[in-house]
Amino acid sequence: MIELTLRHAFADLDLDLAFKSGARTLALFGNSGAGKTSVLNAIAGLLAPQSGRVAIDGELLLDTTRGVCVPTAQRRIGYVFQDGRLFPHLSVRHNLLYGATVRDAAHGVDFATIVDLLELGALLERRPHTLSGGERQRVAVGRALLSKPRALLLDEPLTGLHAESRLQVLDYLRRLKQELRVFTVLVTHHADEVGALADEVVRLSAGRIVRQVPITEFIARRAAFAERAPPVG
Ligand SMILES: Nc1ncnc2c1ncn2[C@@H]1O[C@H](COP(=O)(O)OP(=O)(O)OP(=O)(O)O)[C@@H](O)[C@H]1O
Repeated sequence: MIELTLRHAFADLDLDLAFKSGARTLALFGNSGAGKTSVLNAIAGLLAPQSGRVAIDGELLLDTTRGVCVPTAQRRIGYVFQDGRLFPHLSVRHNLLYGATVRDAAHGVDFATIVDLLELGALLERRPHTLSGGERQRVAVGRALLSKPRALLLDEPLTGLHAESRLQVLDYLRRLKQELRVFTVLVTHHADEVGALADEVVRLSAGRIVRQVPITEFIARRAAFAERAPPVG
């Protein structure tokens, strides 16, 4: 369960939103500039909002009214960026182990499981620059999961991949969702990714929430939801 309230005025955008969700995979969906990445950043502790509250499974990560702001490194958040951001000087194995060594191994998945689920075995000794975009994203997802995160944040994880890799990585993400049950927030502006992965959808527009619906409603009314959702209120 995530509970999030966020107010922050950027020069060009006022973020003002609140949602609660018990979904296992929650999609933040909306046009460019809607504020999706800023929400992820607030969850991860990379944005210190002017006011806000973030709690995941009852654990308070941020509460500006009570002066609570858990440091990023202690939030147990796995963040996968659009461009992967692997360590270029480390092999795939050591990129993955970097995630694993940050946390103890008392809970969550182990190295072998992740290598197996993401089919990384043949890539372990390679350096990131020798991998395809899709392979790099698989490693980035694996590294994030090995940090035993309380939440996995995926920011446009498939953008920039060519069509075939995109479908392949989408399949891996689907498999991980079934096997690992990690709470995930997916940011995308692609409705097909939402349909394939999410259980619930929050649609953002210009820093506000315009809809929050279960995935069944999103799929049934996808065109209207995506293109003509009027602002609430
Ligand atoms: N660090 C920042 N400094 C100033 N303004 C910012 C900053 N981060 C975000 N913004 C403002 O917030 C807006 C939304 O940014 P954000 O990255 O959250 O949107 P997004 O929905 O993820 O967009 P995209 O899909 O293009 O990644 C930006 O267009 C900008 O106006």
